[in-house]
Amino acid sequence: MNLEPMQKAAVLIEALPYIQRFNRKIVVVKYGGSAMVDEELKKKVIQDVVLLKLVGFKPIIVHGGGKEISRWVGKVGMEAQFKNGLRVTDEPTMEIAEMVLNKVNKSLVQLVSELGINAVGISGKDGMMLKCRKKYAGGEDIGFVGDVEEVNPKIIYDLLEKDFLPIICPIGFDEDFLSYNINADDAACAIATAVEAEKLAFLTDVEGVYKDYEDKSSLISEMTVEEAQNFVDSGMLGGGMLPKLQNCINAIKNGVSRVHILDGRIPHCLLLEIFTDKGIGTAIYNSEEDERYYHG
Ligand SMILES: NC(=[NH2+])NCCC[C@H](N)C(=O)O
Repeated sequence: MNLEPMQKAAVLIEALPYIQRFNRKIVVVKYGGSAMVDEELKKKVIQDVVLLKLVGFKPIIVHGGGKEISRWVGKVGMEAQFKNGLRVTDEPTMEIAEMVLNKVNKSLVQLVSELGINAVGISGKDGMMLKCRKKYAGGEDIGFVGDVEEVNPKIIYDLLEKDFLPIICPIGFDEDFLSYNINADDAACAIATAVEAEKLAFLTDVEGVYKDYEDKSSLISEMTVEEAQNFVDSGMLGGGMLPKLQNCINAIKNGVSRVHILDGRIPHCLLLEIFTDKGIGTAIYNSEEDERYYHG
């Protein structure tokens, strides 16, 4: 870093109000995409989360593992199948998904532990956290894919209270205690809502939300939840962003103060978003809450 000493001090001072404001607050980080595949990026994400913890936030990681699941499905000679963008999860696929997600989960626990922080890796079956019901894709049965029906946040609160960093993989259970694979974005939103998180940050493979999907210079830095809803309703939003943005809106309507859509391919995107005034991705916020927090 070729900064002058005063510039280095300025960077830290810019972070000060955020460190103050988010002290003891819960920040849910949805970790997925490229940032999970690239080992260097992975280390940086973990460093960021550990830093958040050490300055007094209460971070929670919710992670996916779609690419790893597909890889292992291939390894055992099965073929990954998708319907309407959702993985068809028959019994053997679910068995692999559960093994792989738990493996990914423990590898993240290890990385956090290596930085001296006590992490505990759990799935939504632990502490009966994520109760779900079967999801149908356009009326079609796609197997053991679930929608979150209810979150029991007790185990998360217990871990946070004992100063552990919870790392959660999105597997839930139904009324017969069968395992279900849950979309990690959905799980992160449901969890953030249940624990009344201050922030929910999504690490994605795009810079954020673009005004014009085709124009990469039209990144929207900030928008209110009302603006975001209008944007969704306008039908102008490009492909994969639609469910994500709707998820963000729901999280805010249900009490999360700010949701951040970040480019996980940018090293240290979490720090750059949370500890600077301008951030680097798209921040969506509840205007009333923001008045109180940021300008109050
Ligand atoms: N994309 C943006 N405009 N981000 C602004 C971030 C502001 C502040 N650091 C926060 O975490 O809330």
